[in-house]
Amino acid sequence: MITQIIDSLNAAKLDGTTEVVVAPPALYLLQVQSTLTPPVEVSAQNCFNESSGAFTGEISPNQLKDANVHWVILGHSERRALFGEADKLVADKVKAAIGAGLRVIACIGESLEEREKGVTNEVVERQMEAIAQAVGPEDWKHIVVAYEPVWAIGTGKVATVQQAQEVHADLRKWLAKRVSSEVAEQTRIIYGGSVNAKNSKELAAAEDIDGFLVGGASLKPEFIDICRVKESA
Ligand SMILES: O=C(CO)COP(=O)(O)O
Repeated sequence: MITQIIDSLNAAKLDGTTEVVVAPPALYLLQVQSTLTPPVEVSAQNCFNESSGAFTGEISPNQLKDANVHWVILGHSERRALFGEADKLVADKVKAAIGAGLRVIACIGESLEEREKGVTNEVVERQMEAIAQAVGPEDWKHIVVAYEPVWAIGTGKVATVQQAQEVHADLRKWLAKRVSSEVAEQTRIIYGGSVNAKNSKELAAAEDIDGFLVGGASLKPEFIDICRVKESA
């Protein structure tokens, strides 16, 4: 499976400006990443918030860096819901990862219950505020924000373009007010949750959607179309 993905990424001849971050199901990708053109950057799906110490079983951001991993996904809803990661812990992890020289995909998003209660913006702003308290304004250049409504992850139920664009626009406004207009303009805000080749075309056309965090569809040939969608948007 991984070999097929790598072959299709190579066959697609993505140009050097197209960034593809792959969260590997196996460390195998680490061994082959240098053979890809352009090189694919590998991302871990979690790390710890301390760089050293007795924390048996945890992976420090420095260990990821040593293993030639470039990115780390933090605050994924499964980490928050199943492993009890609170906003503060996620924010501390973001800080530690950046300190180790990693770039971070920071996930935020509301549950179905929260959306139905009409508190979506409140929830994502609270999650962002924790990160803003942990990092300095200059750190945001190492952060990509991934808006992932929990109800859309792996469910086949994608947010409408309007629902996603509304939250992305709110996040950009929030960044302008809380951090700076420069950070608001430069921070990439990507969408995740049941993205596929078809819906990615519509979502990519929205002003504030800068890319995607892809789960299920990244294991299918259509992943290449999603990688290229911004080129034609
Ligand atoms: O966040 C995601 C994977 O962890 C998104 O997954 P899906 O694209 O399968 O919904």
